[in-house]
Amino acid sequence: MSVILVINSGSSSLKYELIDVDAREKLASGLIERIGERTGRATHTTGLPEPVEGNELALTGSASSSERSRELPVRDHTAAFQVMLEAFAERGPSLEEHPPVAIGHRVVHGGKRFFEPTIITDLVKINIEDLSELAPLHNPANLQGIEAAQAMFPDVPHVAVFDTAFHQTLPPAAYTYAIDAELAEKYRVRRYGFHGTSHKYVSEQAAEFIGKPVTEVKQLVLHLGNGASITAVDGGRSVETSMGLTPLEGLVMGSRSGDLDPAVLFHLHRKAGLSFDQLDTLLNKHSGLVGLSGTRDMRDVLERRAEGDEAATLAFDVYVHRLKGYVGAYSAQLGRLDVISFTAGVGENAAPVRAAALAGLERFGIKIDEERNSERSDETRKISTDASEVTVLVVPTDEELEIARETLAVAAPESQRRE
Ligand SMILES: Nc1ncnc2c1ncn2[C@@H]1O[C@H](COP(=O)(O)OP(=O)(O)O)[C@@H](O)[C@H]1O
Ligand SMILES: CC(=O)OP(=O)(O)O
Ligand SMILES: [Mg+2]
Repeated sequence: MSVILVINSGSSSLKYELIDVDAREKLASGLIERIGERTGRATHTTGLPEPVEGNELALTGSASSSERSRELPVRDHTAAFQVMLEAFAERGPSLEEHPPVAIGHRVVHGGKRFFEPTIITDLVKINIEDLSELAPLHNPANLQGIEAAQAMFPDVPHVAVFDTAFHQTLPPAAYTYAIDAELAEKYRVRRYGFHGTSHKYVSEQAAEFIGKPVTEVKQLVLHLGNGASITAVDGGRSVETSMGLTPLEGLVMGSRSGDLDPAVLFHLHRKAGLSFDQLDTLLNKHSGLVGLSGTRDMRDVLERRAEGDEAATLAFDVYVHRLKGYVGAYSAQLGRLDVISFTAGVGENAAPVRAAALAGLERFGIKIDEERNSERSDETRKISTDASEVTVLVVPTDEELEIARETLAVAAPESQRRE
């Protein structure tokens, strides 16, 4: 038996999947989104597709799959966990009939302490909580998910899979901030990087798609969700990434500012009288797309931009301008570039963002095919022209599958799963 329940508590959502890793079957998946907003939405999908030999797991498109969505307010991640359990009870599959052998939890910040999947003990929880100050939107949500899941499933191992783990290979020149070295050491101030599970998974999928071993590929992964980050992956190792000490640095995000001159903070503190807690909230929750346009959802930004809305147009322009700058900078770091992959909510769905971020880069060997870019699909696909030196892909990320595999490997190693 190798059924794993994966809990991915994002900043504004809870995603879950029940996966039979050995049988390569996804038994159910769900998304509870807009947590904390006036109306949230819960979607639960079930399906028992036939496993396909040598193929990746597929949930959608199965004749026997069914999906149900409902609108309801969801206060926080504890409430979201209850909504998930109700969905399993009402729509199946029964958790009694498919009992998970372990629960895999996405945990965003693992600091320097956690660099591999880890069985969750009380001490591990204390450490995750300690790291909350470095990931205030995420670690508290992750912990709520862990607590709720442990109460529900007290007898199985719970495993934490950290967003930061994949970035342990960053070289010192990439992870060191140019500040007082002693202070930085004492307070563990350095770049950690996030979305590692996704960057790892997508970079491996991309290499497979172009038919090369990942060890031979130089690539960029653009993970554009609510949080957004870009990673340069050289031979399967993360060598540069845009998020830093916390998931605030780098790209423009749904509600986070990404990069700015640190002096903006001193200025707003001194002149506008904002406290550091207020500044923290400002940059994490009221900036990015929502700060510029009033909505943090790229779907709304695109719609309003199409209607000529000025604020939405500027928000879009700032978003892609930053992205393009990073593509250029990281290409220079890699020296040669084979593949660029777009992934996560915005990366997989927002064709105008992809087109604008890579527009005008023909002289750098990057050329998007407009028609390919505007097609929709749930599969990995190429969106560059055949003449483009750099292959540009859309790769659906699957953090849950990656977490399930890593969880099973730690909680129930293959040697113990013979009968
Ligand atoms: N069809 C779409 N077009 C444009 N943007 C989309 C679309 N679907 C989802 N998104 C964007 O993706 C974001 C969520 O991305 P996701 O990767 O699910 O986020 P999270 O960081 O919560 O895991 C939404 O806020 C929205 O901006
Ligand atoms: C680390 C991070 O930003 O995660 P998310 O995209 O889920 O908000
Ligand atoms: Mg995400």
